[in-house]
Amino acid sequence: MSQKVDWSQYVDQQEKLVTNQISQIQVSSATETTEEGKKDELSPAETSLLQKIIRKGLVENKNDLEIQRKDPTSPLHSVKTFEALNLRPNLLKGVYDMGFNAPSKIQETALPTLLAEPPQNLIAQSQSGTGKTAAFVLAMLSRVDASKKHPQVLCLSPTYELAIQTGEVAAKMARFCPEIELRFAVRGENLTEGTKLSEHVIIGTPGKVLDWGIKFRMFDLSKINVFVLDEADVMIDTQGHQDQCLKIHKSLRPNCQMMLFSATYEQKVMDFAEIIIKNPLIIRLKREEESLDNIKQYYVKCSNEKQKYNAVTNIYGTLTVGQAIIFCQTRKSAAWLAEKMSKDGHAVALLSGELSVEQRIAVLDRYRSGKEKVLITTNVLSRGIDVEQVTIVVNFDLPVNVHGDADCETYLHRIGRTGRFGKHGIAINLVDSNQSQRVCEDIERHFNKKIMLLNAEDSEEIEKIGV
Ligand SMILES: Nc1ncnc2c1ncn2[C@@H]1O[C@H](COP(=O)(O)OP(=O)(O)OP(=O)(O)O)[C@@H](O)[C@H]1O
Repeated sequence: MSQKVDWSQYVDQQEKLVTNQISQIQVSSATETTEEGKKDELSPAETSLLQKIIRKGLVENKNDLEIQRKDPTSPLHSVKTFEALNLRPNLLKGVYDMGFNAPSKIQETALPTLLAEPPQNLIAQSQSGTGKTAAFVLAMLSRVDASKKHPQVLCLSPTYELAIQTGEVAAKMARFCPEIELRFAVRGENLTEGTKLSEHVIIGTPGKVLDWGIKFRMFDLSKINVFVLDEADVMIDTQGHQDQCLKIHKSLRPNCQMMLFSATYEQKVMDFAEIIIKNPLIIRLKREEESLDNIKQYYVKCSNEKQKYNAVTNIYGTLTVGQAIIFCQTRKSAAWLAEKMSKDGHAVALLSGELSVEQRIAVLDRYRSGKEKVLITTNVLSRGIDVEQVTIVVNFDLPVNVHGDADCETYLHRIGRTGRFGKHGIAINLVDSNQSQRVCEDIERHFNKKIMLLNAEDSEEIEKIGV
């Protein structure tokens, strides 16, 4: 019996339902399969209703992802399948188990090179949230020889949170490969002197890896076959990280495979990377490709701190969909904002470098699980952190370097906390002085992407930009 779906009723019902129930609806072909297997075409009115649901973001928009995959200019574009990448069957199973159906552009481009024999070095750039972590984690796991009980793969991340997140991705992907063992080398992981590590994969921050690898000789850096630098530009360009990474790099054997990944590379960093990495294959983006079209960028004009605060609370009150991250330039300003918002009855979380590592992970876990909708933080979380539901990033303070000039790289990483893997996102910049106005204009010019004016006192206007 063919039964047509009443989409108008359906829309009303669905608006009341939770998103995950709705995501089960097949919208990709705008048709509904009947019991006889025939397809019932939807009328134009029904299709438009469906589109309304899609626009409202009530349905997880599979169709949108598929459209992006077919667009050769999209970073999610892919022509290959994961099968075509010749992964180990149990790794492939892990990839599918994570819900990944097809590789993104960076995955399909980088993986054949990373898995080829002889191993090839790679310096890769791809936009935020386009699957770089998954790409290098897959390559890392593929290279493990589990019969050898010593560290063979080393991955360095700039922060504790990022190292933990990468380790979690690796653990998920290796779910069906119990023979592969992982070890975190981060603050708080303490080993007694004389310990010899037997795990195959080490994921950590440079300081701890240096201690374990060089100071205490808990593993042999010359036996590492694969060395990954995540957020490579910051690892190379930041004084403390650079010294540590270079010391580790010097202890690796000459034919160790090197992989560098980031969403941004300043030219001077790229030049330096090319000196330390032998014959790398380089995947680079053009400047205009660096910022993503699925993240709409706005600025709000404010005349002082108080107006900035009002703008945040107006935006927060109006746009309740998803979650938000608010970036401040200093720990002090983050703490001030968090306290003020909490006092005014908003449920916000604060994460800055002064918290202990346990506190930082606890805050992030609570935020990930949706206990708080708003996270106030500093640049410590600007890179790599992957929380799918983040729909808005607010720059309470625009990112600037020590000279007070626009820090375009940090800006791109910050706004990349939203719009993960093709989702829609909004970035809102609060501008409260001539200097911050100039910074905002410099960022706009740098990426050649419009940052539109938004009136934060007009709730209708705010609602209109909603994702
Ligand atoms: N092939 C895929 N199919 C579907 N989802 C994917 C795929 N690859 C990665 N993802 C998901 O996309 C999101 C972003 O991926 P990932 O964190 O690897 O991006 P990234 O490029 O490393 O981002 P950043 O520049 O912020 O570090 C993650 O939630 C990840 O699980």
